[in-house]
Amino acid sequence: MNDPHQTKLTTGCIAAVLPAAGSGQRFGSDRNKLFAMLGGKPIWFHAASRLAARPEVGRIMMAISEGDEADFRGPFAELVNELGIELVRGGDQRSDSVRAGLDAIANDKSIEFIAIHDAARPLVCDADLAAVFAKVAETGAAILAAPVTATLKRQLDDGNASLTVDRSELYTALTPQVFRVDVLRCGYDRHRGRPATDDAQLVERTGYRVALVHGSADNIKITHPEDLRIAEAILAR
Ligand SMILES: Nc1ccn([C@@H]2O[C@H](COP(=O)(O)OP(=O)(O)OP(=O)(O)O)[C@@H](O)[C@H]2O)c(=O)n1
Ligand SMILES: C[C@](O)(CO)[C@H](O)COP(=O)(O)O
Repeated sequence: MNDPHQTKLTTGCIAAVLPAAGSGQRFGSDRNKLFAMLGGKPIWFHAASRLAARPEVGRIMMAISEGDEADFRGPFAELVNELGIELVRGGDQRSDSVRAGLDAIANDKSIEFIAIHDAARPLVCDADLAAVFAKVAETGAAILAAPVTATLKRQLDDGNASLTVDRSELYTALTPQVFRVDVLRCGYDRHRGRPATDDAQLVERTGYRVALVHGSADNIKITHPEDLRIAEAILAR
């Protein structure tokens, strides 16, 4: 059961955790895709600066890999400091990276909520941040999600047959995914390494209800090289 009472969001009550410790294999670059430039700034900087602009966000933790530490503490140090980003060591799985951010705020009583946002999603808009923050204050768990627009097929008989799937209740999960600290912690305490592709799944497994907030489909994740060209076009619009 979810907590029915509404919490008022105070200035600085949200810690943003940005997982940035991935390998970017699908992007195919020889270094972390998050260092690729978009509108003259690295991808990760766009993602972090959009969260930093919200008054509810009091701390920003970015989980980075050991191999990228020299870049974040060297050439990018000025940008990291400009946003007051705290760097933590990420892990092999995305969930390990998020957990590192969660552990870093463990003793901070001023933080009531955690907003997890892929450093690879540079285009989240302020209206969507406001909407998902307002919802989590009501429910304790809320994520941005975009309605599926494609016609979906389920493959049967090794592709020799198929069925159309009703898309009317289907959404693509986006980030930020925002949770009351105790709600997310419970999800992570029960995680025990079972595969999960987002944080909401860990919370769903505890029985807590995760609300979906309609977000803009422009909030793409830079996954493949062509995504960067699409992001450039969206940014220029
Ligand atoms: N062990 C990991 C894996 C991913 N991430 C981060 O989680 C976000 C979403 O991950 P995604 O981009 O899908 O993963 P990558 O590992 O970067 O890419 P790929 O799966 O193509 O290797 C990214 O900001 C990525 O840096 C992370 O912090 N730690
Ligand atoms: C967390 C996420 O961004 C939600 O859409 C996504 O699941 C991350 O990685 P994926 O490997 O592209 O699913």
